[in-house]
Amino acid sequence: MSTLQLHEVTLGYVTKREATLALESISLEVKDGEFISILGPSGCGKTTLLSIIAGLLKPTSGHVSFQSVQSPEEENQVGYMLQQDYLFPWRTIEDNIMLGLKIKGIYSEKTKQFALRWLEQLGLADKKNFYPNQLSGGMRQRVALVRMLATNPSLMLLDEPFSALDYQTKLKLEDLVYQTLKAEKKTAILVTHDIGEAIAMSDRVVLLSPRPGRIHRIFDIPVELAKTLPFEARQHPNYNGLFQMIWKEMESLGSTS
Ligand SMILES: Nc1ncnc2c1ncn2[C@@H]1O[C@H](COP(=O)(O)OP(=O)(O)OP(=O)(O)O)[C@@H](O)[C@H]1O
Repeated sequence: MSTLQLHEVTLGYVTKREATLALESISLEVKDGEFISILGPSGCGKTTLLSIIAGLLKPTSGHVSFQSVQSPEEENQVGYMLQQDYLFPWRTIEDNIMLGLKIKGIYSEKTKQFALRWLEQLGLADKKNFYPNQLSGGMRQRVALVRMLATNPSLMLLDEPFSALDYQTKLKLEDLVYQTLKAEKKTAILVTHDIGEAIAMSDRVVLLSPRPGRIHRIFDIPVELAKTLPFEARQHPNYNGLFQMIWKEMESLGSTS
């Protein structure tokens, strides 16, 4: 089993002008295959937390451990999906995806075929020779999803990946990402400002306090809701009550976003 563990993670940024305590004493365990959402007021340290989990930032104190079930030779621990797709405009969709494999140093005939299968599975096979500007925003985010899945990471970090999309595309992509990650039994951490999205996609919702971000409260999503596709989950009888509970809690923190 792979488990992500954060123990008393604290991070302070120090610049020439000031020191900012971004996160304080974050302890959290995320189990294999679990989907966690992080909610919290703007600037409370959500992206900082993902960067620490990804190993891009070292905590000032505390530690993070992640053990994967994959064997060391195919070990690729972390995949990132962001609000912007960061596709290179001068490369085709296929070349953009293969570049992701090359950057990670895992490009081979086997990984190329694996990536092409994902492209097909997510309905983009006929777009592989297109350039990013020939695709809609939703399609480009699907390409970003393929690029992440192609490297076969054990842990998926999703930093507001749907927030730049129109509402309908966002709801469709939420279902697709949820279905894909659940089918692959991937562990995922989603940063979002959307309470509904957090409820609809997750097993647990972690609410952070205003900066310095601390864990204010963790909401367990009832199993019957957590197992339902996000679009349907929003119509589940338990959804509204949970939404209001989290909304009120965020209001009590002095912010709704
Ligand atoms: N590189 C940096 N140097 C100094 N301070 C930083 C740096 N990156 C972030 N911060 C500060 O740390 C705090 C947390 O930032 P972070 O981006 O993690 O918050 P967030 O919750 O993701 O914000 P938002 O919801 O607005 O995206 C903020 O006060 C931010 O200004």
